[in-house]
Amino acid sequence: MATSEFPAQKDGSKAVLQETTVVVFVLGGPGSGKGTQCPKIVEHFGFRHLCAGDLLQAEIESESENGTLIQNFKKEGKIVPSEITVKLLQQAMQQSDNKRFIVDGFPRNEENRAAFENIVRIKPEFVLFFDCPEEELTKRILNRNQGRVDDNIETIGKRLKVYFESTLPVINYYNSKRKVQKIDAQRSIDEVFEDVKSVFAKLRPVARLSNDSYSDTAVFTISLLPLVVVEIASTSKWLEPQKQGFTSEYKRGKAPKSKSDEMPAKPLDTFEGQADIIPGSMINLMLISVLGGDTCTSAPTRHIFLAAMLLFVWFDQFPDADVLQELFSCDLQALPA
Ligand SMILES: Nc1ncnc2c1ncn2[C@@H]1O[C@H](COP(=O)(O)OP(=O)(O)OP(=O)(O)O)[C@@H](O)[C@H]1O
Ligand SMILES: O=c1ccn([C@@H]2O[C@H](COP(=O)(O)O)[C@@H](O)[C@H]2O)c(=O)[nH]1
Repeated sequence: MATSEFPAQKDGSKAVLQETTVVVFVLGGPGSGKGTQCPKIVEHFGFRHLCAGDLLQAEIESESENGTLIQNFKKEGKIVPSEITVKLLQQAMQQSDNKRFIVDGFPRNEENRAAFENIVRIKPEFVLFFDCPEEELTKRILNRNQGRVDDNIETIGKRLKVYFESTLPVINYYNSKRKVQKIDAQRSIDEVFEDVKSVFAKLRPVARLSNDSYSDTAVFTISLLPLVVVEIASTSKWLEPQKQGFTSEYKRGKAPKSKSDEMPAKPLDTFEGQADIIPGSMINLMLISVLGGDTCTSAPTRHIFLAAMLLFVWFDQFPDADVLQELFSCDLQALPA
């Protein structure tokens, strides 16, 4: 999940990129395997792949106003001015339904990094770093054979220089923030992907699974609502029969002999809906417990969740499992009118 605020735009309109947008930067030298591994990440983890180099190449091919400038930077292995690249990335993110992105080959330098954080206002979840020795990079690029204007020995030298002088400091910056996941990229494609998989498998559940735009607080609150409903219902007269007929008897160690013996005289329609509400809330309680990590990803939400759970335990509002079983298996038709 994005770790920065999402202020309104200058024109007062709502920021398009949501708080739940997840960004992973994929970095490594030219030829380290970023473009090879990213489609696999998309396939396994459902991220949207944004390749900065491809977005720039599309600008060249569409003969946009920046096309020639970008082409010249690319031929020289130089880094295109940040506003151009960041704008392309931002547009692609805003146009995507998917809100989880792997951004491949960006940020290339400090200026790129600062521009992205200032304009898009998202900090990366982490940086996936493909670490590969220079000789292997050169060998791979020379064998790539995809007709790229920059895959020649002269430009490779320039790109590697730019990588070591400008991109490595960005990786080091994120490393100082403990955000770098380093992968040994010198091994086979499959071996590398095994490591990539274990990195993504460790992602916080919301970042791994969520594609929606709810904040975790909203998700948490919504999932808690049925609990609140049953809480109110259980303290109202409406559920009194159950409490007297089952819970209180069980808690005193006196299980009712039979349902019909113990159930107080109430018209059948009084009980309508109970069997829906209680199991619903219990399932919800279980879901919240199991998926707590998914919904409560930020520290405050997790604390509220734990506090709520403690309160429920403290007040012992929920009947025991065997009481519930008894309750739900009761034959409503058999109840006295
Ligand atoms: N683990 C690997 N072992 C051997 N060859 C690989 C491996 N990963 C990728 N390659 C090959 O190396 C070449 C470069 O890989 P790729 O295009 O994925 O690198 P990249 O990091 O995206 O490069 P660039 O930054 O220049 O776009 C490709 O021909 C690819 O098939
Ligand atoms: O963020 C970026 C990404 C790329 N460039 C330019 O494009 C070429 C090729 O990039 P690849 O990622 O290797 O496909 C790169 O050498 C730069 O000239 C860029 O400026 N900024």
